Amino acid sequence: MTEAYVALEGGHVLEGRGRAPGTARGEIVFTTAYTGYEESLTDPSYEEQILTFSYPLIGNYGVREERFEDDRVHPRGVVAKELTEDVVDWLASEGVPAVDHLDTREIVTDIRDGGAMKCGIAVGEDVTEEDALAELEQCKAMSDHTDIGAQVSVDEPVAHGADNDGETVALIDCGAKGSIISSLLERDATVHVFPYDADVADVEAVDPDLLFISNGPGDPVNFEGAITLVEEFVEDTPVAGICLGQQIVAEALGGSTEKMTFGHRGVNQPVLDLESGQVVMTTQNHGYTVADPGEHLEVTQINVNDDTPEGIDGIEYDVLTRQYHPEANPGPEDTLDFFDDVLAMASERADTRAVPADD
Ligand SMILES: NC(=O)CC[C@H](N)C(=O)O
Repeated sequence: MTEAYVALEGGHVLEGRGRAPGTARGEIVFTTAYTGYEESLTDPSYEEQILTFSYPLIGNYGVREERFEDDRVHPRGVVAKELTEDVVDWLASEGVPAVDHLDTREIVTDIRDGGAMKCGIAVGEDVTEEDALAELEQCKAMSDHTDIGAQVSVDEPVAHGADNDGETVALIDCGAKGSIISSLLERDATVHVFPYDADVADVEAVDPDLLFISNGPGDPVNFEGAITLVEEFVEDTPVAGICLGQQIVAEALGGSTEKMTFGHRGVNQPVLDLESGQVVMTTQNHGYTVADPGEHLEVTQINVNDDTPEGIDGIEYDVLTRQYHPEANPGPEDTLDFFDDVLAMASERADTRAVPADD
């Protein structure tokens, strides 16, 4: 049998069944989602992390490319109670080590008690516990991946939906899920996707009706370019953000962010809208949160479990952001109207700008 070891920060090593070979290191996190493994495994926000599925059976409805959020698997390694052959074949073909037949309840409990932690894994015929510990030794904290945007962003600007009649969106790709782009295109927007470190002048050149900061991996403070773009555009252009995007907007406008103990990852996170009193179920994948929105932003939605900010509006600026994933994929689609709302905000501003001055 192929050997497999998972070494957790602090030196606790678990033994499992080796499924896809290789060694890897990353921050170990867990998701409680019971479906949507294809979407989660291709979500760029999992870059440099090792993903544990708390649901015990992963892969029971196969692997289909049309459900992918990006063109590759992003977690560095995968841990589950039981992985099907389909998923194992896919992970092996992508060179992503995978381990199953271990007690994922124990890992989840460790992460809940100790917080998201560094992890090393080793899978193969001759690997030993020491190989997993050697990976752990070299593992960096998420915040120390200071240029993680370069690993997940487009290298050059790409335009989608040039023939669409709707708003012009400048999407800053900090590791964008494909569903964010398609949700905008379906609503007739033209989407110019820019690298995570795009220059202000390059973005200005497309004269956007909306600056949209995407989701992405790691610590928002490491996305200085995107923070600068929000600072530069917010006076004249509406700004939207999802997940990392919400955190970047807060950092840009005088607020602050912090690392959570173990974050929110799953497809049934309850969010309360403070104005309407309505609760919606949301998809989430984040380990940082807005700690203080600052004086220009107002928290309008909170997580029912821990009161953390889930939705933010600008006070004097046209700003609308979400900490959860309104685009779903995986998870509930109850929050898709976010895209209608941000495009309506963009369209109103575009109309105002189009009106010539009276005198
Ligand atoms: N999905 C995301 O955009 C994640 C945002 C950020 N990397 C976090 O972990 O909080």
